[in-house]
Amino acid sequence: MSVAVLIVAAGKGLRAGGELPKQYQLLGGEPVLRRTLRAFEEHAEVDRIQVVIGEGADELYARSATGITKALPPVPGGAERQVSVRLGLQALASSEPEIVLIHDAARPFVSAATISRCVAEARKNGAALAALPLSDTLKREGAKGLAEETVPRAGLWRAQTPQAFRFELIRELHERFADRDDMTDDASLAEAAGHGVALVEDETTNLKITRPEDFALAEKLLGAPMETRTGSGFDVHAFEEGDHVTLCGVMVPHTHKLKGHSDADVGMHALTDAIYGALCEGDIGQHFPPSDEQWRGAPSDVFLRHAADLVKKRCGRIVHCDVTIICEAPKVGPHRETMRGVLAEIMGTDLSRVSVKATTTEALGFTGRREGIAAQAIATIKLPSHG
Ligand SMILES: Nc1ccn([C@@H]2O[C@H](COP(=O)(O)OP(=O)(O)OP(=O)(O)O)[C@@H](O)[C@H]2O)c(=O)n1
Ligand SMILES: C[C@](O)(CO)[C@H](O)COP(=O)(O)O
Repeated sequence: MSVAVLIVAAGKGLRAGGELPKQYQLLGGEPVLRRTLRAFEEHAEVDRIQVVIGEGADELYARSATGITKALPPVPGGAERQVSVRLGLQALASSEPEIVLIHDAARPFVSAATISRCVAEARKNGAALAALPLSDTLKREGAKGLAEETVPRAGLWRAQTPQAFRFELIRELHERFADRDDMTDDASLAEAAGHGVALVEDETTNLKITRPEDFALAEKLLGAPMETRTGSGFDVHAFEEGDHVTLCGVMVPHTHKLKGHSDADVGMHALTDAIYGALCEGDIGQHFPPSDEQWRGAPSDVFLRHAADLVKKRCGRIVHCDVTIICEAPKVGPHRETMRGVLAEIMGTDLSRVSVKATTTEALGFTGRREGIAAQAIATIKLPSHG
């Protein structure tokens, strides 16, 4: 299930000014492109990176790509972004990736969470884009440069990158629409072909360096102090008659099921509460009251996704989490890796940051008497520090 990244870096960066195209200018002492490349180099799901570069930029590129092991030899781009994307896709075609993420070199702050969520949505839906819902009131400029109309903003999003697609889909679309010059992003091609594109809510920090002032903003973001927060969660559910339990999103056959208002996924509940704890945002019961009928039998990924989204909305990230499931049976070991994968996907976090463990209580206490299952979790997050 290979995932390739196509980074378009063949623009001239005219609006940004400077002696070099913006992707080669320094940001925090490093070329912008190097930071962008590193975001994908460090992402476990990405296995190769194709960069499209401008004429005469080989040396600048080589300096930016030193030590980037996933990078394929760069290929030349075209006069428009769309042409550069098409040429990059042609270069990737022989290696037949399943999914391709198309990303602007000028967006160095793309997060691992956004990358993971775009890949997951593209696998499900064929096409996905990182985007932000509008938060400002929109005005249409009329004659004499005066605001003349307020445009309703409901349902409007700002498109960002990465934009992720099943490779064959986007490759065919870029060939089909090669003579169109009105497409400013790749999702537009899918839309024009009648293929809906999943919206993946992105972070405001994933800005595109476009104008000179964006460099100052980007430098500020780099210097923004982050603080580390830790939260803990604990949950217990009793057994009742049944034939399976749901633990960390995985259905595990068992002699009983767990009793609860939702699907009683004790591991996922503990983890959700750990994240709420790190955010000082209460607990599951506060966000999803058991008295509310709409959560009866609800799959617990709804809760975990909500907690992870709160981290993202505050421009934070989940650094690490560790869930311990406490029971005599069923055995967790055979399902541990699947559980890690499920949790990582829901949180939009790299697999290497998610741990699931299990223990017994040596036949002591209520778990020892096989009356139910307990789980505890710790989550560590980074949040921008507001002093
Ligand atoms: N012919 C082009 C034009 C753009 N891009 C890339 O597309 C991304 C988004 O484009 P934009 O921000 O508009 O970059 P530039 O075209 O370089 O900027 P400008 O329009 O100010 O010259 C950038 O990473 C840019 O390098 C590209 O690969 N090929
Ligand atoms: C692809 C893009 O970054 C999505 O916002 C954007 O459309 C690029 O636009 P530009 O005109 O090439 O800056």
